[in-house]
Amino acid sequence: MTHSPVIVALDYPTAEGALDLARRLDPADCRLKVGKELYTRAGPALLAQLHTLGFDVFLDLKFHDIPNTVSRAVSVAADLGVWMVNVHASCGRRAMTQAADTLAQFSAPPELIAVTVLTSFSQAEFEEVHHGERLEERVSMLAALTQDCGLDGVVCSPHEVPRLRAERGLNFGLVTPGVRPVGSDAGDQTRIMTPEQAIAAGSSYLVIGRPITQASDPLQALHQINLTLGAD
Ligand SMILES: O=C(O)c1cc(=O)[nH]c(=O)n1[C@@H]1O[C@H](COP(=O)(O)O)[C@@H](O)[C@H]1O
Repeated sequence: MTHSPVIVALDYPTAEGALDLARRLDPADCRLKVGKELYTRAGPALLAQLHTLGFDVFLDLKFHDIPNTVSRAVSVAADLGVWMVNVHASCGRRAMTQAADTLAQFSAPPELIAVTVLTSFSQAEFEEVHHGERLEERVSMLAALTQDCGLDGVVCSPHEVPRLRAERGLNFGLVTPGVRPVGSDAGDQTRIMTPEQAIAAGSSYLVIGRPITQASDPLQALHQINLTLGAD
C-alpha cells in the first residue's frame, strides 16, 4: 500500500518498455495505470506481471457501450484482479448501474469510476461536440449521475475538483489526469494544474504519464512529485 496519490500512466507501445520502468519503480511510491495503447499490445499477461511486481493497477479502457457489454467487461476486469477500472459516464444510468451491481458480487471488487469530460477538451472544443453546453456543467451533471448509480468516483480535470468535492462530498473519488509539474510540457492536455494544486483542490488520485515516463530520470521525477506532496 502506497501513501502516494500518484498513478503513473504506463503509456508505452510495448510490454518491454512498460516493464522496464515498472521493475525500477517501488509499489510503495505509486500505483500504475494501463491504458488503451499498452493493453492493446500486451493484454492480461502484462497485468499479471505488474501484479506479481506488487502494484495496484488501474485498467483504463474507458468502456463506452451498451449495458450488457459494459457490465460484462468490468466483470472480466475484476477477474483479472485490477484495483480500478473505468467506464464513460455518458454510457448512462443503466450501463453504470448494471456495472456497479455486477462488481458488487465480487468479494474484493475494483474501484469503479466514470470519465466525465476528457481533460484534453477546452471549452471551445467541447462546444463543437456539445453545442450550447458549459463544460463544467456537464462534468457536474455526469458526476451526480455517476454517484447516484453507485460508482466510487469520477475522472475529471483538477479544474472541476473544488466544485465536485463540494457537490459530491468527501467520500467520492476524484481521479485527475491533466496534472503537470511546474515546467513540464502540457502536450495535448488543456485543463491542467500542478500536483500540489490538484491535491490542495481535493483530488483523490493524480494520473501522471509523460512528465514521469518521458523524463530523463523517471524515478527522480516521481520522487520529486511525491516530495512536493509530502508523500515520500
Ligand atoms: O481516464 C484517464 O485516465 C484519462 C482521462 C482523461 O480525461 N484524460 C486523460 O489524460 N486520461 C489518461 O491519463 C493519462 C494522462 O497522461 P499524461 O497526459 O501523459 O500525463 C493518459 O494515459 C490518458 O489516457
